[in-house]
Amino acid sequence: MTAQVIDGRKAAERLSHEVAAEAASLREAGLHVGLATVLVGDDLAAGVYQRRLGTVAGRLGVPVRQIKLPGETSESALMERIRALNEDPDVSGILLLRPLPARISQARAFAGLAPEKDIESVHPENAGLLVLGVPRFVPSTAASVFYLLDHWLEETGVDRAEFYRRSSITVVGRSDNVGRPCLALAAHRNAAVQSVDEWASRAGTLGWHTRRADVLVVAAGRAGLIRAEHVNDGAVVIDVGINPVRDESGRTTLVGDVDFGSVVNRARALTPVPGGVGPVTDLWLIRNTIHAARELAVQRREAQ
Ligand SMILES: NC(=O)C1=CN([C@@H]2O[C@H](COP(=O)(O)OP(=O)(O)OC[C@H]3O[C@@H](n4cnc5c(N)ncnc54)[C@H](OP(=O)(O)O)[C@@H]3O)[C@@H](O)[C@H]2O)C=CC1
Ligand SMILES: Nc1nc(=O)c2c([nH]1)NC[C@@H]1CN(c3ccc(C(=O)N[C@@H](CCC(=O)O)C(=O)O)cc3)C=[N+]21
Repeated sequence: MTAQVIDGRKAAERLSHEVAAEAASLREAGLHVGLATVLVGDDLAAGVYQRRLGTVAGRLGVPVRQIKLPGETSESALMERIRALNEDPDVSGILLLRPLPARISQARAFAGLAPEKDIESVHPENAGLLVLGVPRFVPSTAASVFYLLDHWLEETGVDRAEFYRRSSITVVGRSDNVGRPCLALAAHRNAAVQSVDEWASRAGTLGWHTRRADVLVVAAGRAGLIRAEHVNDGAVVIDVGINPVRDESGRTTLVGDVDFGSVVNRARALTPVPGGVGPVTDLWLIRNTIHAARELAVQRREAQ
């Protein structure tokens, strides 16, 4: 079997028309929409994402503030910046890029975000709402994974609700902003959900788990982790990983967590990197920023 390649750029193009229209209607209504991205240190993948968001937001006419703090920034200095953004009326969405330096508590930093501006739903209140099935914001990466899956099912003519109900979905990786939200969304679709982390790899049981999946979502941040031997015949494989690697000429390129060349001969459908989950993630984050602006305006009106 040669897998169908799920085209994230095409999906992003479709979504961008919707998001651009929403952004325009907000501007006409005179509402403040603005994105602030905060990067602490110099992680390569996070830097790529911060730059991309700048470009995508610019194209959609959404003002963006790209804040770069040195790796040695203290937790209290970061919290001070977050507080200022929480209060800034020109900022409707705040994205705190991961990874944060080990010295800084991610949990405390997330809890310091104003829930109304926490467009990735990492604040405990929003993370709780997500698990309960009533998200304030659907986190952009998980939203992108299921947007691509839902559309692929629709195009293929498969009944979505029934497909999910009888599917086993395995998510490799369970970080707060990627793996865990994917598990929550999979559970909302009534799938049988499995979560795998690095311990499974160490225990040698990774393949045992992943081969049971009808849908395999991979978000580990390990280039080439998943090969054909890890994949069930006819599974749908969604590759979230973004791994900068140097090629022979010394140039940095991005590869996923899935060994595309071997898995393409085993899966039924597969997302590439680049051009899969990434482009949709960008747009979804901007969309959440727009929705936040609308909600903030309602709150301001009610407070008057
Ligand atoms: N395409 C997109 O739109 C996006 C891509 N990304 C990319 O997705 C990847 C994951 O990001 P993120 O969740 O933030 O990363 P984290 O490093 O925060 O989490 C990685 C997770 O994967 C698990 N893991 C690591 N190695 C293995 C292994 N060998 N076998 C099984 N599980 C493993 C870890 O397990 P444990 O818990 O045991 O440590 C952890 O749960 C990165 O490459 C990132 O750049 C992120 C966001 C958006
Ligand atoms: N709080 C937080 N949320 C994140 O979502 C987050 C993060 N921190 N830290 C870093 C990682 C990495 N990440 C990327 C997402 C999309 C592309 C992307 O769009 N890539 C293009 C390729 C770009 C190119 O080729 O230049 C694609 O997949 O097609 C890249 C990187 C989000 N991350």
